[in-house]
This record gives sequence, C-alpha cells and structure tokens, in this order.
Amino acid sequence: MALGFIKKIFSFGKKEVEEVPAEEVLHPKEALPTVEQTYEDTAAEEALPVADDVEAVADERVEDRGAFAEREAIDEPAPEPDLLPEIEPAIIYQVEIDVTTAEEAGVAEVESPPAFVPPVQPAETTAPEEETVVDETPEISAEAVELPMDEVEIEPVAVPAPEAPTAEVAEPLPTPAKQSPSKVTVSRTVEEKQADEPIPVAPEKRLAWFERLRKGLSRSSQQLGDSIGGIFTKRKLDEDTLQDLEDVLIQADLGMETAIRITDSLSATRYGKDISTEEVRTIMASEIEKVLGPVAKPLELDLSHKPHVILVVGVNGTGKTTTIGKLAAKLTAGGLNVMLAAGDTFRAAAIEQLHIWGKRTGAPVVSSKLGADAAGLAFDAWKQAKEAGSDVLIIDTAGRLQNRAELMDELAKIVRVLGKNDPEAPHTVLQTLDATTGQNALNQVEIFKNIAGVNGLVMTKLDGTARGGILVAISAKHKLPVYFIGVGEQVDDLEPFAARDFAKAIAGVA
Ligand SMILES: Nc1nc2c(ncn2[C@@H]2O[C@H](COP(=O)(O)OP(=O)(O)OP(=O)(O)O)[C@@H](O)[C@H]2O)c(=O)[nH]1
Repeated sequence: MALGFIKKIFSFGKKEVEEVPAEEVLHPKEALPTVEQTYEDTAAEEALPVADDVEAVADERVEDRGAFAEREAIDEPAPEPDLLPEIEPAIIYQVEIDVTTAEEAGVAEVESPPAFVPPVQPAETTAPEEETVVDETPEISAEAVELPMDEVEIEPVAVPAPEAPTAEVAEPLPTPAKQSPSKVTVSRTVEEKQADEPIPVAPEKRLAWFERLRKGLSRSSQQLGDSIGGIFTKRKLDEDTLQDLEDVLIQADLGMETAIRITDSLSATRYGKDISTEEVRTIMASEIEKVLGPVAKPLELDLSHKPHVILVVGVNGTGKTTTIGKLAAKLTAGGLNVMLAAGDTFRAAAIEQLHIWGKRTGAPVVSSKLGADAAGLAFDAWKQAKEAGSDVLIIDTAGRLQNRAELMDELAKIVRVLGKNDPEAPHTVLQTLDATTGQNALNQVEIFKNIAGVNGLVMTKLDGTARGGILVAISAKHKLPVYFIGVGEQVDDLEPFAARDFAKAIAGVA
C-alpha cells in the first residue's frame, strides 16, 4: 500500500493522542473573511464593556504607539522561488506524552526558584541597522531544565494514501536528533536548574498549580456559591428559582447557552423538590465539564512542515510573550528545536523580554530594530528557522485592541506573508486571553479568529482574580481548542487545559 501524504505529530496534553487525519487539522487560513467583512459582521455587535484595567493598560500601551499607523510598512515581499518548500511525504508519528499531574505524583507543594520577572530595559536609543538579529548565545541550555525521563515512543503509523496521487513509499523519517529513545513525561512540577545561581536559602512554598487555579477562580466560585445559597434557602425547585439561577449563571459570564443547560439539567431531575447548594454545584460542574470537554485538546505540532509556525496574538498585556517563553521551555524540554521571533516590534521591552526568554530556554531569537515591519520580521524569521532546521518557530506579535482596524490589518498581513513561505503557515494561531477580562474576551476571540485565523486559545492569569466563567461561554460559542492555562509568571506556570479541573474549580466543587 503506497503511503500517502501523512504527518508527524508532536503533542502536549493530558489526553492520549489519537491519529490526526490530515483533513481534520484545523488550518487558520480556511475561508478567512477580509478585515472589512469582519467589521461589517461585528459592527452589529454591542460594543461590550471592557474591564477598566484592561482598557486602561491597552490604551496606554497603544497610545505610545501613535506612530504605528503612520509607519511606512514594507511591501509584502514576493516569495523567492527556492523558498517554496517541496512537499515531501512524511510519516505520522504518534508521540505519547503523559502529563503527570502534581496529585498523581503525590506532590502537594513544590519548591521553586523565586518568581522570574524579566527586567524592563530602557528603550533602545540607537536602533541597530536594518537587519534581523539572531541571538544564539543562550546562557542556560535547555538541558538545564530537569525532567523525569522514561521513553518517547515514536511509532511510524502507515495510513492509506488519500485520494492524492500515490507517492513513492517514503522511508520513515529519522527521529529528530535531540529526541533520545526515552519517553518525556511533561511533569507539572518541571524544576528548572539555574546553572550557576545558588539555590535560594528559603524558597517560598508554592501551591501546586491546581491549588493556584482554584484560588484564582475562588472569587468566581464564591460569588456563585453565595448567589446560589441565596436562591435555594428552603425553597423547592420551581420556575422562579430556575429563572433566578439562570440570571446568576449569566452574570458569572458562563453564557446563556450553558446557563440554560444547567437549569434544564436541574429541572429534569429535581423539579418540585428540595435541593441543596452542594447538589446545584455538582450539577453545574458536570454541565460545565460537558461544554469544556470537547475543547480540552492537546496542542498538535505538525512537524512534517518544518518549521511548524505558531503565531501568538491577543490584546495588550494578555501574556503573549510570557506564554511564548513558557511554551518554548516545554517544547525544548521535549527535545524540539525551537526558534523565537520578536514580532512585537513596537515595544522595546517586549523585544528584550523575548531575548531573555530565549536565553532561559535555549531558543535562538530573531529580532529586528524597534518599529520595523512585523510582517517583514516574520518573513525573515521563517527563512532563518528553515535554514537552521528548527522544528518550531514561535512568533510574538504586538498587543492590539480588536477594534483597531489598522492594527488588525497588520496582523492579517503577517498571516498572508507567512503563507508565501509555506501555504499552511501559520499552522497554529494561538490567542492569549486574560482571565481577568470577562465579557470582552468573547468579542476579542470573534475578531481575532476572523482576521488572524485563531485556531487555539490560552487563558492566562488564572492564578489572579480570574473571571474564568467567560472561557465556558467562549468554548460554547466558538468551539476553539483551549490548549493551556497560565497560572503564574514563572516558566513552569503553563498547564495543559483540563476540563474537569476547571469545571470543578469554577463550580467550587472539591
Ligand atoms: N499572575 C500571572 N501573571 C501573568 C501570567 N501570564 C503573564 N503574566 C504577566 O502579565 C504581564 C503581561 O505579560 P506579557 O507577556 O508581557 O503580555 P503581552 O501580551 O506580551 O503584552 P504586550 O506585549 O504589551 O501586548 C506580565 O507582567 C506577565 O508577567 C499568568 O499566567 N499569571
């Protein structure tokens, strides 16, 4: 049987990796409406109130980019013919990564080095000449990140050739040089060894990530619990209590669809009967888990298209650069060659921040001068990653409000320019959502998805005063995979998204 076009998949997440049929891989470029079309579509949408702090931060960051719109943008570079990659048949590899949870590993608390806060460097006064800089001198190699090693099982999986013309039977591709034949268990308690720094004398105790998630969502679950308690004091379940409960759930940002699911479930089994707050919370957790389950997916990296391009987008301050650093640490620890691109060419601190993450994770960073055209930087970074044989290229972008058409247009241009190098690129478009934002995140996803082809989400700052309910509404409406959650500022504070954990934390169920 001739092997058709098949892919090599590298996966992170709690679930077993199933075979990923080529046609099912969601590509961000499917039927993207134009920027104009998006604004027509969403013009009808109510301008949702934006949490003051996000708006303030966003405005402040956007204001100091006043020159942004006037800046001469480069013409979109024509693709050099030799750059178009020849499509070679590859082999599907199933890489099983078991994520050992803190609980399973019996780790109640983890000790770790003090929080890593990248120093904010003064903006460069004399911008370097127009060239992209590749910082190859990582201070801390990826090896410094210590992980329990078992074995990586990589099995070539032969699949029948799809209708595409039969290709020669491809020899199994060599496994990536850096992956030793041993299974990488991406543990939640990744300890990073600072090669030459003394272990702090009294490192602060850090809660396990799940406890931080629960703590971060405690305000939401507390408010829900108090409201539910107020509704069900000695009242049987009737139409009024169901309506009151529905209102409370919508106020918790869970969204109309999920609120109705929960009240319908309660009504079906408990109508006319007494019901306790605990019972309501349990049913709530169960219904929320049913909404989140389908979107809790492992991040799939298609390594047959090297480099697999991950474009990270989102509103200002949502944690793009930090998430890139955390993700780069996971991928390099998993044996992949990662290159980073400082596509946020407008904030000097962002370029510097990414270089620091690059040194920390051993990933080379491609950057250009302040104010350079982001699309041009992305184009150059792809070429450098291709030449370097990188497995993954992660591109940072400048934060932008979804209602700034000219900034969103720049994002669409980055996507188009990447497509000139590799028609499938960017393979993954991750949007970071700040868990403290609330309702406005729904509108952010709508517009970023339409313009940049977002095909995966990361919810950050769930260790803060999170209003995580909005992730349930977003999942119900957009059905986009939620790959990770951010539960802190440190390198290991990025966890695969687990539907049950999140549902229990929001509902306040032990
Ligand atoms: N507590 C907490 N803080 C986070 C988390 N993720 C990011 N942060 C912090 O949020 C702030 C903004 O993070 P950045 O990574 O700079 O956000 P950004 O989206 O790149 O910002 P812009 O470049 O301005 O768009 C920083 O102080 C981060 O340390 C998280 O999961 N938890």
